[in-house]
Amino acid sequence: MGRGQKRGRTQRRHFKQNRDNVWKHNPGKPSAAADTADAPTEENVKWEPFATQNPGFDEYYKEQRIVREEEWDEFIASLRSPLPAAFRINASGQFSEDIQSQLQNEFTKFLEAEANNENGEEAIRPLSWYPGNLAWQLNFSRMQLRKNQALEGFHEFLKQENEVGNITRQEAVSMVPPLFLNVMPEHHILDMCAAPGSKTFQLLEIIHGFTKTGQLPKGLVIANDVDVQRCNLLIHQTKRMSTANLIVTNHEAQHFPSISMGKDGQVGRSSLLFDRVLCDVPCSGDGTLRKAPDIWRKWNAGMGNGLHCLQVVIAMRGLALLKVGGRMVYSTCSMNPVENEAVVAEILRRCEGSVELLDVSNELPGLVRRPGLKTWKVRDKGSWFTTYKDIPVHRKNGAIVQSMFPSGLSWKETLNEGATNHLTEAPISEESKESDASSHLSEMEVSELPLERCMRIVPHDQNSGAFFIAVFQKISPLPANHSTNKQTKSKQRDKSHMNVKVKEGSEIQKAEDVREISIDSVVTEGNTEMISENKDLEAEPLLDDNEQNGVQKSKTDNKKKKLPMQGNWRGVDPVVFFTDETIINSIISFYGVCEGFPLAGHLVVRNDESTLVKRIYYVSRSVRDILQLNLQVGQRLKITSLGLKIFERQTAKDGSPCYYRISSEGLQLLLPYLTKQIVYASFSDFEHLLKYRAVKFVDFVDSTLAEKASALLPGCCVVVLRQENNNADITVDASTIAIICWKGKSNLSIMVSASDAKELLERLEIRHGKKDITASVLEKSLLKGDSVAPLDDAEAVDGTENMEEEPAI
Ligand SMILES: C[S@@+](CC[C@H](N)C(=O)[O-])C[C@H]1O[C@@H](n2cnc3c(N)ncnc32)[C@H](O)[C@@H]1O
Repeated sequence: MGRGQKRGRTQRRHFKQNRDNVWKHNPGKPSAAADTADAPTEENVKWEPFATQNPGFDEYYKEQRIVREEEWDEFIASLRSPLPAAFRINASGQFSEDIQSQLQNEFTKFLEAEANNENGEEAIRPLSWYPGNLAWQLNFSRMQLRKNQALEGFHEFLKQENEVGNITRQEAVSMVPPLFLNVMPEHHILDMCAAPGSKTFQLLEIIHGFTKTGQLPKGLVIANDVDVQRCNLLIHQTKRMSTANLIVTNHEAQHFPSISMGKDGQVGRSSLLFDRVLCDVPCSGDGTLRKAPDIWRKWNAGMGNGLHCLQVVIAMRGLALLKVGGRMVYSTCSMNPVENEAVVAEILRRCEGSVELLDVSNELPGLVRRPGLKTWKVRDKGSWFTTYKDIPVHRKNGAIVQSMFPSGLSWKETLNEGATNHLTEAPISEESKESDASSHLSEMEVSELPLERCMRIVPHDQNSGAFFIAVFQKISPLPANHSTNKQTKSKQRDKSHMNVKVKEGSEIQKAEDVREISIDSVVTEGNTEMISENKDLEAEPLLDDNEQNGVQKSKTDNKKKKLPMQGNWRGVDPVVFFTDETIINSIISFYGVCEGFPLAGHLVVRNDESTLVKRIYYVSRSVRDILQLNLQVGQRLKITSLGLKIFERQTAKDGSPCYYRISSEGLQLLLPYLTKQIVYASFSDFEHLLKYRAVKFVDFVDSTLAEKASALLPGCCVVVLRQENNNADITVDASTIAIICWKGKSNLSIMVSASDAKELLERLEIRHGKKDITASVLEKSLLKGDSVAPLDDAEAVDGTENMEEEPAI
């Protein structure tokens, strides 16, 4: 077994693959020395950047008329240029205003000066369409940030702030889908394909953004992903948010279970439905070419075809789980109409008027987007098809399906149903007609559905990546047979209509019929076979661990490899409520937790044997209700993680009457309700604690602090920073700064990680005018470290070596 293979093997794989994004191995012409070598050596291996071109790609998108002919050069040039880096400030973070003002004032000047942009382009600017100036885009790529010495300090700043959760590094267009959900703090949100979690984090920011410290939003996010390892990545990333309102689950989204939820713990009255669903499906990912140039090499038209059916069934499941009146956003980072408009059209057909494709052209006015296409073609095995009837019989075995075409109907059905107007001449521009004189223009199908309401973001409109977004509103319950469209009826003669086989009586077909499926209809692991029966894909979809195209299955690995959840689920301890009254009461009495903060019923653990409990997690009321229900129905939800770590077992030789210390993540929530084991420090004493990590009582500048600290019970305590000129104890609010410490015999020592202490110290010094922000950035250049986990996509892997500090609950 290789070095360190046990731990973090996946993370390393992610890491490696993402480095592969930029450089490819090219053995090139072997040198004379290499001729004799058995294996490649450093000397005979050549590394060169990926070629950013692919004739198949050009042909495909020219034919699909993804942009006007005269725009093509600009479009393709933009796709070949590196993607500008972007990030978002976490509005619910304690230092969001400080960061905002630093960006607007000092950083902008610093970057302009350092970057010395000759074209007069801004070095950094807020994204005009993102509310509250929270999202920023740089005029540098991630690579430039890494390589350019002048920018190194700023890069370190970004990494550090990302690590502590003050900002999130995320591609600009990837921030768009959650915004169209119109999230409110009381919403129950399902993020169906959530890993690595950049959008989950954004959703949490939004629901927390409305609430004060010490209070929790009424809503929650359930973040689901089929891949266990990617779930772990998500858990690690969302830990930065310190939230009690998140549940991470591990299901195939298309089989996400239905469970019944009644009032007062009664099971069976109504189903667990969501106010908002984010359906950011696995896709071919060609919208991420600017940051993942290896896709140029891998791309082919079969990738989109191979994903279409999975995308449809995931989206249909999302709509089944959506409340009437609720919104669902369907999104991909692909430009391909087969993965986008064709999926949206099929959803509308199956829903038979029970969902509406919303016109959101008035929302986010600053965002440049293009209407969805009404007509497109399908490419299979090197040929173009404008209609399903032309598909060779042997390709109708599930590889190519009717719903990939604009009409969604076979030629025969179209004629039978008199829907001849689906097969009209496409109302496309004159120049397009000219350029396509040779194709089957008379047979171009044009969708009659309002697909222009979809949005396609293309790279050259606002110097971004590409994305596709469609917003649905559910108007009424889905039809009983919603998972099977008209085509399916004819599937008796054409059995392999879909590459996702839907079993008779399966949840997909009856997802909304809660009475029928309720608790008994368990999604068995055996159902996982349903994913793909695609017998003969032109090419495999990308099995890429990049954020944007986490495709789970291909025809080959479907057969050979078990799904991650199948292999790993069985050994995981269930999440259970922590009910040991002796321990709970000892915590309440040691810290003087007020009644206003209910502990009982909100504490959960992975293992209910009290003596072994190392970590205790806090869950919001909304999460508690779902957990209760899940336990009642036999744990149908496979919960990978939930809640906020609030207490950790800590024993010390000095001895403490309480075996549990408060964890840093839980402090902010608990702080307003603590009446004991809490002291207040002046800035200088607080600064000393952060700097030296342990300070003797006699060395505190403030004698009152020395006195009060020595009077604390041994063990965990909280030190709150008192504001300048305020000698009285303060009322705790959102701006309160506090740290966890340990009261020993003669000193206080901090229980804060070195990086958090450094970050906090620096923030406070800047706030108190003891440090200049530019100096701090320059200093970072000199002290360059590499410990940070950026959240988005490829970069999300950088920090994962740190992630196994502790298992997820
Ligand atoms: C485009 S990525 C999601 C990116 C994520 N929404 C974000 O913003 O960070 C697609 C994800 O879908 C997951 N996935 C693939 N097939 C799935 C399935 N059948 N059910 C649930 N998740 C799936 C992949 O593991 C991958 O993490």
